[in-house]
Amino acid sequence: MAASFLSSPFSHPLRRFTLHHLSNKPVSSLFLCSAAKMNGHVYRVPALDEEEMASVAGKTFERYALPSSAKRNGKGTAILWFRNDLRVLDNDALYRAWSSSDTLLPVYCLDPRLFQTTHYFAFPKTGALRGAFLMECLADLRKNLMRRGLNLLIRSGKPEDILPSLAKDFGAHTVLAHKETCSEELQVERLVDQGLKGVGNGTKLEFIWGSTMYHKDDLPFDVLDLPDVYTQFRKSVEAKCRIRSSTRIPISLGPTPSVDNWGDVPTLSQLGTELQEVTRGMRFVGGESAGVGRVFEYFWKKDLLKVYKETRNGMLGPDYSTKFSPWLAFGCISPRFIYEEVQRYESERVANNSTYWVLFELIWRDYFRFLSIKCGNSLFHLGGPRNVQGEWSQDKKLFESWRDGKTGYPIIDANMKELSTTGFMSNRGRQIVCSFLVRDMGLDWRMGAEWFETCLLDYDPCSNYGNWTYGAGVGNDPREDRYFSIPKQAQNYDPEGEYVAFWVQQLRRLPKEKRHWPGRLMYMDTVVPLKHGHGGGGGNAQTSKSGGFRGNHSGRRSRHNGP
Ligand SMILES: Cc1cc2nc3c(=O)[nH]c(=O)nc-3n(C[C@H](O)[C@H](O)[C@H](O)COP(=O)(O)OP(=O)(O)OC[C@H]3O[C@@H](n4cnc5c(N)ncnc54)[C@H](O)[C@@H]3O)c2cc1C
Ligand SMILES: Nc1ncnc2c1ncn2[C@@H]1O[C@H](COP(=O)(O)OP(=O)(O)OP(=O)(O)O)[C@@H](O)[C@H]1O
Repeated sequence: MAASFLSSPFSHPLRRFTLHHLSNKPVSSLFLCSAAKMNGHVYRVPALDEEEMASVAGKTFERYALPSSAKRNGKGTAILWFRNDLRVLDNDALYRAWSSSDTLLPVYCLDPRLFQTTHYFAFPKTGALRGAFLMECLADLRKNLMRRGLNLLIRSGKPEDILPSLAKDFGAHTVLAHKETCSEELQVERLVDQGLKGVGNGTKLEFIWGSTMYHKDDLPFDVLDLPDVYTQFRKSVEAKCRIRSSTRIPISLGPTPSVDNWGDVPTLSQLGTELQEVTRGMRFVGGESAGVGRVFEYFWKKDLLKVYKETRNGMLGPDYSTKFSPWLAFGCISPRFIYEEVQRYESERVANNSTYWVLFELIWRDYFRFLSIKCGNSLFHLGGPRNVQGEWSQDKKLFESWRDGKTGYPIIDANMKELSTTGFMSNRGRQIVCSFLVRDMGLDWRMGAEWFETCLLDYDPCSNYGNWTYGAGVGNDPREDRYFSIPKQAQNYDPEGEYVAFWVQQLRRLPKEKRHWPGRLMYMDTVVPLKHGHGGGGGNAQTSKSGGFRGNHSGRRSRHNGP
């Protein structure tokens, strides 16, 4: 690991990871979102109440259930190791574990490594909001498994310690899990394998592919020959592959072996994290029921799928885009399930460019996941998959102004405040703040990527580092090299200044045309001048001593055909 000049974590309110800040709130209290707040500035996503969410989930489970005549023909005990697949619907590992056994033990290991620090810059590996989302996912998974005659064993510790010991105690013939692709997860897979071999009772470890819309085995090329250009990949899979139907799961999955203590869903304080309440913006509800509820809400209840392509570049509020990403990242919903719901919508309501475009975006998600196999660790390295050489700054002050939303550019500051307050930022916002960090501030892109890793509810190593390497111009496709002009982006995507005024309160009293360029007296100095475009409309643009990126690429303007 590279020595980090930032070996001590930056001071920031999100870094509340000490055991003496204990909060005793039970996980159930995390589900509460008062009506008063919803009417004010917090939007629950999905906006369904608990009753409607349970009813929608129940109906969806029935729609995607295997007929009750389906029989399992396995013997003995199988262990199902849940990872980033916290769902019942369309869960191939769950189906395999059920059908290959007569007793099934579902397990989740709360790996302490998830709550340590990021690789280079020692930020919290999992921020408080994502930690809370995960706990909600576990509570909901347990509930949904119990409805089917199972339960979820929750243990704190490393999978390589927990799983071999369970395999021994329960005499399991197989441990089944979904396959991951990045080196941290692959290392855990290797350790679990070694641990199981060490036990010596012949327990097999079986991995199943299940995170993408197109199955890895159905690709028309070896994954190591993945095209470097997204469009080639998309055209090739669209022409030559079929998306498999989602796997139907029986209504009853029991029995489980008898277990003395199934373990509680931990409180955040037990994870060494303090509860962070969402005080503004979107408050996402974790779990499969909420994920299925959001699909129902966005497609069927609000009928928004048919306008997705026109609205998807928005930044304010829950409905300009699907907001499926947090549930996809934890595997609470599968892309194949979304695909089937799109098809159903197209046959029952309307098929148009918008209904297709959600699939187009999900193909980007697939692409980055397959790319992580092809690129390996180069995805995380400074030079990226193309090993681009360049000089980058790691100026701490500049970085902190970006992180804390104090750059003097309202559109950057608003997006960064949204990220730390809610754990979410729009795709448009992510592209703008990424370009600003890399091109205008000249900072090492990994600082931004690791801060996203801390904060994002939908953090996924493949999509996060894949998009950052593209944004930094070090991705595998040399043509993806973009500069986002701040004035243009502000004008095109927030023309009335509503978004910036929502997140930067003092801008609210300014006339709309001034909100993006308030100047130092009404707002603050800008921390760096812009490389292209005007540098602050009255603000005092200072020159950064840390310098910009001086790599061997051109910094061309965005071509807007990327993700
Ligand atoms: C710098 C940067 C970092 C990002 N980090 C992540 C990340 O860690 N996790 C993550 O899920 N997405 C990441 N994205 C991609 C994208 O911004 C989010 O997926 C999207 O904003 C989520 O909102 P949504 O579900 O409403 O998206 P929608 O616009 O409704 O799209 C539907 C789905 O398509 C997929 N998708 C859309 N755009 C992309 C994309 N560019 N790359 C991969 N998948 C995409 C997502 O699964 C998304 O849920 C990142 C983008 C950038 C520019
Ligand atoms: N799931 C993941 N999330 C975040 N980062 C990941 C994940 N999986 C792998 N990585 C990153 O992959 C990289 C591992 O690469 P590598 O083994 O080359 O590291 P290293 O040799 O320690 O790197 P360097 O020599 O640059 O310090 C690390 O940056 C690690 O954090």
